[in-house]
Amino acid sequence: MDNREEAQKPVLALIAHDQKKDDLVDFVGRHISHFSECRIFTTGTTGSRIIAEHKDLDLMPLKSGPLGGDQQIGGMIAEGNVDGLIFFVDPLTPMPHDVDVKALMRLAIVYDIPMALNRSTAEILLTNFAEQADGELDA
Ligand SMILES: O=C(CO)COP(=O)(O)O
Repeated sequence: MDNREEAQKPVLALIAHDQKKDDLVDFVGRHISHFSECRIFTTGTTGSRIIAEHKDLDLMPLKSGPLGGDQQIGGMIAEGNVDGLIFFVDPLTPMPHDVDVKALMRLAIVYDIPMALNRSTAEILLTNFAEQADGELDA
């Protein structure tokens, strides 16, 4: 794949809180053919968990969420460098970096980035991305 094709791959940000990491790793595995066509950015621990199971993905882990990873992804969204955000949120556990999580979600809303916060919405987001990619191939 040359640099131009690489640059045209959709960019997805993937994040999961600790209680949801197994679920996200499973989700990625079930949709591996689609995720293989994407450039993926993650928060630190989420990325380590995914790459341990799916070594061939084009995946770049950033800092861990509580240490600024959510903010880094928010910055990428503000720069126009993210096409979609899948964030498996744990709504039952208090987070020390809750303000960072809220700021990230706010930026996804401000910049109108497709944002899935649970698995069923992530399925819809991914289906939509796949249909768009097929449409581009057909055009
Ligand atoms: O806390 C997180 C998102 O708010 C996730 O961060 P990690 O992927 O580093 O665990």
